[in-house]
Parts: sequence; structure tokens; C-alpha cells
Amino acid sequence: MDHFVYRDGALWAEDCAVADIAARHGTPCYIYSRATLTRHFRAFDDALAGTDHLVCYAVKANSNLAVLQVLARLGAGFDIVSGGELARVLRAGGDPARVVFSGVGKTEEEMRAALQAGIYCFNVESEFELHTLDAIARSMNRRAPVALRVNPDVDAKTHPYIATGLKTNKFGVDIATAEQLYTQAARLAGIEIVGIASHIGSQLLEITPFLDALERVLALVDRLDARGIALRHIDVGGGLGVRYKDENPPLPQHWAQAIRPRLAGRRLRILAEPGRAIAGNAGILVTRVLGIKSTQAKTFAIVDAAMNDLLRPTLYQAWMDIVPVRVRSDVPVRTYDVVGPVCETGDWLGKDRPLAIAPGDWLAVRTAGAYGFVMASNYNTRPRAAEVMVDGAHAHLVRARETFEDLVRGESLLP
Ligand SMILES: Cc1ncc(COP(=O)(O)O)c(C=O)c1O
Ligand SMILES: N[C@@H](CCCC[NH3+])C(=O)O
Repeated sequence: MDHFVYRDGALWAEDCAVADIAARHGTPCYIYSRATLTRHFRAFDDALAGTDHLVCYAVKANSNLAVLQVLARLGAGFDIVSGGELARVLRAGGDPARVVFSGVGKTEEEMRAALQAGIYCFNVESEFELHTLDAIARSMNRRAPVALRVNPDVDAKTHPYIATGLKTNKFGVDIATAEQLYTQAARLAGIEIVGIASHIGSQLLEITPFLDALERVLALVDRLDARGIALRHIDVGGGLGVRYKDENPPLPQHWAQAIRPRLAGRRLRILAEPGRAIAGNAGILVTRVLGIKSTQAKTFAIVDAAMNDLLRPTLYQAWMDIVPVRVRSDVPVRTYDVVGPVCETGDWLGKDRPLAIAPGDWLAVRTAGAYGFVMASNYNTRPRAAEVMVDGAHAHLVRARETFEDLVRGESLLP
């Protein structure tokens, strides 16, 4: 069930009229649905029910504290990629014992903080990281729980910027050398081997690459077993896609049905790290039409949200649906390029969109709950947008729009 629907020609977010939220909190404004976040998390959790598992929400997709809080209350684990994300999870009430720490470049401070917090597992991505982590753990009289993130070299058939499991990508340890690195790790006093991880990419629309990767990873698990290195968990990474336009991504249930038989009888806890599939369709970005401008070649709807608020269209040439907050029939449908005020030709949210709009109208960019606000910047000295979480008939402001003072905090003039 979609929680962003039209009622009598007006867009609603659960039981809140989007227009009311925009009028109250201004635009641009992200709106998230608690019910959708909940439903999506449960889809993964239920799909793995009956087997030992942990669904670690990928914080990078949307790290607003209230989003993390909603998921923490559902018992979610978290996949983090920085000390900042760890601090957010802790602030939001997340359980450090359910945190996995991924990333190719963890700093010593970040490793220390994560050890101190008592996280579940470090997904180690290189030999140098393994040795640094070992030294830090020993200096703290601890053993760091570790999975090697292996790069299985499979083509996940997604946008090249978001493929992560090819041997030309920077992520993970080459699967061909991983066995040797596990053997090294087993001898390190500061390291406790607990699992294995892989991640092949994001916005995946097919199951087959998951199975190809799993087959390679399980072959490695068997070789490690033969060497006396037993693992407790397997992190089956690769982000299921969402529908932006007409894609038909596999559901968590289908993904689980495909992988579970391959893991049957292995006594490996299953971990997953979904980000987009949980947050993507749980959010919209609301923006106001500042004006309409026609040139000889194009008609532009100039809106108050820009590439600094939502980078995906220009970064990946991503198509994101743009819909009116109030449907109107008193103006003709015309074809618009929907663009922001930023001084870049690449500042667009959508191209060649048929819309019936007039200046002052609000538009909503759909499926903006993942990799939306988190990728925002202050380019052109633009304050980052407000964020609102709806919960039934309640709309909570969960991040105030930035002010000019927020933007210059920490800057100073010369004496
Ligand atoms: C290691 C890791 N985990 C989780 C994710 C989240 O992916 P997605 O948002 O596609 O679910 C990513 C992003 O690709 C990732 O690299
Ligand atoms: N930011 C990307 C996804 C990155 C995946 C993270 N490893 C997007 O918007 O599609």
C-alpha cells in the first residue's frame, strides 16, 4: 500500500495533506512516512523469519535521526560507513550490538569509537585495514569482531557509479586473495573472525547476480572451513532496487526465497544491508514553482529545490517522478524541464515532463526518501531543506530548515 496517494485531487502523506505541510514548514521540504519505513523494514525481517538473521538498515540512504529511531524501535540493525553514522545510530537509540561497519577507508578514530561502542562486526575491506584494526584492538585490550568484505567480481547490471562488486571497483578484498587474508587474520591476537560479507551494487533489479555472488562466496566459506576457519554469519549484500518509473525490482520475499535454500543446513546467520529498498519510497521532496520561463527551444518550470537538495537526477541521469501536489485542470498540460535556481546547467530535477502547473504550485518528487537529503549540499549558499516525518495524522518537523547562521557556523573573518 502506497502511503503517498491522491484524495480528491490532492496529494496526501498518510493522513496529512502534503499542501498543509508545505504551507506550514515551507519548501523545499522532504516528507517521510513512518508507516512506509515500518512496512519496508518488516518485509525484510519477515522474509528471513524462522532463520537466524539481522537486517542492518544502510544508514547512508537516509540518516535522519527520526528515521533511525523508527527503525531502531523495530529492532533493526544498522550498516554504517563512518564514525558520524555510528554517533547518529547511538543518538537515535540504535543497539551497537547490531551494527556492522563497512567502508574502504575507516580512520583509526572511527575504529576506536566503534570498538568502544561494542559494535557487532567490522566489514574489513583491505589488508592494511585488517592490520590497523588489529593494532588498535590490541592497544585497547580487545578483539575486533571481523568479516572480510570480499569482492566476488560479478556484474550486478546496474548504473556503473553504483556497482560495487566488480574487480575494477575499489570495494572489498579480491575473492581470489581472501583465503590468504583470512589465514593471516586468524593469527592476529586483536582480531576475532566472525563472518564474511559481500556487496555487489545498488538498485539491483535481478536476483541472478546475488546468486552468482553467493555461489562464489560459499565456495570460499567451504575452503575456509577446510582450513579450520569457521564463520558465524554471512552478509548477503547488494541493494534491491525500487520503482522510480516502471522498474520491477524483486521483493525482499523473492530475494529471501532465492537465497535461503542455498544457505540451508549451514548454520550461518544471514545479514542483509538494505538502504534504498527501505527508505526510497518512504519519502518525497516537495518544491514550489517559482516561475515559468520559455525560450525558443524549451519551457522551464523553475522550482525552489535544486541539485543541492536532490543530486540523483544530475549525478546519475536518474529519472524521478515529479507530480503536482494539487491536480489542476484549469491550465493546459505543457512539457517542462523542471530546474532549480543553482548556477549550473546540470541543475535539473526532471526533463521533458508533461505537467499542468502554474507559478506558486507545489510539486512532489517521488521516491526521494533514499539518497535524497543525505546527498544535499550547501552549494550556492543554499540552506538544506526541512525534513518532516508523518505518522498517521501527525506531521513532525524532524529537521528544521537551515538558517544563514547554520551555514556560516565555524567560519570567521580575518582580524
Ligand atoms: C556496503 C554497502 N551496504 C549497503 C548499501 C546500501 O545499498 P542500497 O541502498 O542499494 O540498499 C551499499 C550501497 O551500495 C553498500 O555499498
Ligand atoms: N547514492 C546512490 C546510491 C549509492 C549506493 C551506496 N553504496 C543513489 O542515489 O542511487
